[in-house]
Amino acid sequence: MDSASTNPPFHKAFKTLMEKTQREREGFDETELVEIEECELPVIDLSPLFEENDDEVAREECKSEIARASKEWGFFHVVKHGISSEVLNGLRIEQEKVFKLPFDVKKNNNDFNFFAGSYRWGSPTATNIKQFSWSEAFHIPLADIMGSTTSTTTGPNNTLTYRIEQFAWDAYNLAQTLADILAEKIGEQNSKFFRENCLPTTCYLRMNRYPPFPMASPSQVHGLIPHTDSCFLTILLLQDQVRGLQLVKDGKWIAVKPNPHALTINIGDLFQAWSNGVYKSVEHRVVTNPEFERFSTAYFFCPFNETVIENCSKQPSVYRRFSYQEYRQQVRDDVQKFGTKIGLPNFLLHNTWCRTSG
Ligand SMILES: C=C1C[C@]23C[C@@]1(O)CC[C@H]2[C@@]12CC[C@H](O)[C@@](C)(C(=O)O1)[C@H]2[C@@H]3C(=O)O
Ligand SMILES: O=C(O)CCC(=O)C(=O)O
Ligand SMILES: [Fe+2]
Repeated sequence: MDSASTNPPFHKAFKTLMEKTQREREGFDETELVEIEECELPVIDLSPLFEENDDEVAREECKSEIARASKEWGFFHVVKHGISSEVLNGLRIEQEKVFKLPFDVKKNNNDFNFFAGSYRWGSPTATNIKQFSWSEAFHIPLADIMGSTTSTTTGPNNTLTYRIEQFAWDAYNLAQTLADILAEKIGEQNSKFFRENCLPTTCYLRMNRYPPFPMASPSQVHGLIPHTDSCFLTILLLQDQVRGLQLVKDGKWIAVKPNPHALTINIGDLFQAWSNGVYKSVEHRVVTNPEFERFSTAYFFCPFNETVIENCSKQPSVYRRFSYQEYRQQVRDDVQKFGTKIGLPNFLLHNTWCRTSG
């Protein structure tokens, strides 16, 4: 049984979907039982970017490593990234506290006005077990909180809003730095695109909690179903060492080895489109753990809804131009219709992609 107060009614939803899945003979795919290899992501030390010295060689090497990892992996770890452990731990503590609130409070969230409508759990649109996520999340538009707490000297600094805002300023600066480097490395020198289109208020923060999955075959049940992120890039904060994140590399799922000193960076759909496919928005997922609860925080670096995303290179375009608003609407429509996101393949100019699963 779910502990009535905190956990959403996962078991009930899971049982209903399992029954439906079995009826439709779309159950677990036996081929998914293969052992998944664990790998270390490329680790990039960002200190040359922030140090006030003339080591131009180290700075250029660091920038090249960022671009290389974004092309070859779409994912990498960064260390010496400039975000203090006080900021990271402060957020973690407050995040845990809010997830411990009773389910009804989280669901109705009348107590926190910036939370209104941001709470999700499971997958309301799932039609089979493969589309079900054994997790809960707050998906928060930062427009609702940036400037609301840290700019005032009054009020306690141990609130979740304060901690989110503090982290979000630092994450924003890091994301801008990385985006400018990635732009420069594909020939967009001194591009103002990201400064003009992505503001601290256009970004989103998602706090995830994955309760243990206390049944057989946890690896076949997703904590978060396979997806790519609908943003330019994501900064992932994985503070506990509970494994679970997996990504596709060279056509195979691999498990990411946790790195306690690192932030995880991944390229999102918008960067893949803007770079005309040079930087890779890679499919990733979270698998459940039978014993341990897991938390993560994702900072999504996003533009205005009106921002138009188009190929910045001189090469023939792979995707048609689209506004961010249009992209988000398409994701919402697809989730509604198919129970899962399709994403960039919908925007291919020469549509050779076809739906094989769902
Ligand atoms: C059911 C879903 C919601 C989601 C798209 C998905 O098919 C699977 C993952 C979800 C996710 C996670 C990252 C981002 O928060 C998000 C916007 C995305 O692109 O994939 C969300 C989607 C969502 O909440 O609409
Ligand atoms: O929890 C994780 O490791 C990944 C979370 C994630 O992919 C997301 O929130 O988009
Ligand atoms: Fe993600």
